[in-house]
Amino acid sequence: MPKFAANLTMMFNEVPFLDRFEAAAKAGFKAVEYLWPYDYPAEELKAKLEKYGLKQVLFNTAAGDVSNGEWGVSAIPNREADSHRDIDLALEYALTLGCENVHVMAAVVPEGEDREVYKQTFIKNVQYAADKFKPHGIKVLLEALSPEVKPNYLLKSQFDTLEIVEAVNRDNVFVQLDYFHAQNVDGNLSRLTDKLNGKFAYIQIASVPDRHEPDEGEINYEYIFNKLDEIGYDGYVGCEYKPRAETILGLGWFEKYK
Ligand SMILES: O=C(O)[C@@H](O)C(=O)CO
Ligand SMILES: [Mg+2]
Repeated sequence: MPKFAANLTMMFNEVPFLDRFEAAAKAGFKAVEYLWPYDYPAEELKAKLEKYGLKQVLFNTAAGDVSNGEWGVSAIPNREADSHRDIDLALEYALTLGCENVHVMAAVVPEGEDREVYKQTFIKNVQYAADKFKPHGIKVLLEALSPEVKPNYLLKSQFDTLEIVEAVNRDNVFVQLDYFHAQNVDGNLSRLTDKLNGKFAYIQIASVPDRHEPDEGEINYEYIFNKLDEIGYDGYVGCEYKPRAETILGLGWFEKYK
């Protein structure tokens, strides 16, 4: 049976961020993920995890200057110092929070820029992250984002991500397989799961097309969860979806997995 993590960036938005830990635990979750921890001292977040018996299983490196179109800086040429600073800060948080997975964000590639230069920059910065995280048993995750959500992001298809994972050539770097983006771009999810088996170490879910609870839309998640059991996937499944209404009202699908 998959191990689920509540995504506290998208779920339980009825309450302020710091109250979402309690809400997730009360709803039956044992693990949480969210995009970024950096607005809060790591110790404060750790106290929340401990108080509610939760495990932190994923967060991202910083997004950069979002108001100016950035979405990660680790693939931007000549921004290595910023990338390394973000990776070092992520490591500090991961160690305090006991988090074994960090998503190193790539970057948006502005129109007219050379994607190949971005790719090579990203490979080097991911190697830096992998080597820093390795002694602590922390994995680096790389995620493809569909153009509907993040136009011109460096990684679009799951195979773009796989290409970088292989080029980086470190044993603690994996694909973060978000089935919402994968269905939008690659489709054929069963075969995709087989092809990527062993290369992904984290999964995220949401319905397609509306990114809601995994009980509607064009993906049959019950089938996918069985498939993940069949192939022996033992990582986490992050519930990165926008609830249709109040979060708790949409958790019927989760009852049998608690
Ligand atoms: O799917 C997503 O959007 C996220 O998992 C993320 O990390 C940043 O875009
Ligand atoms: Mg995702």
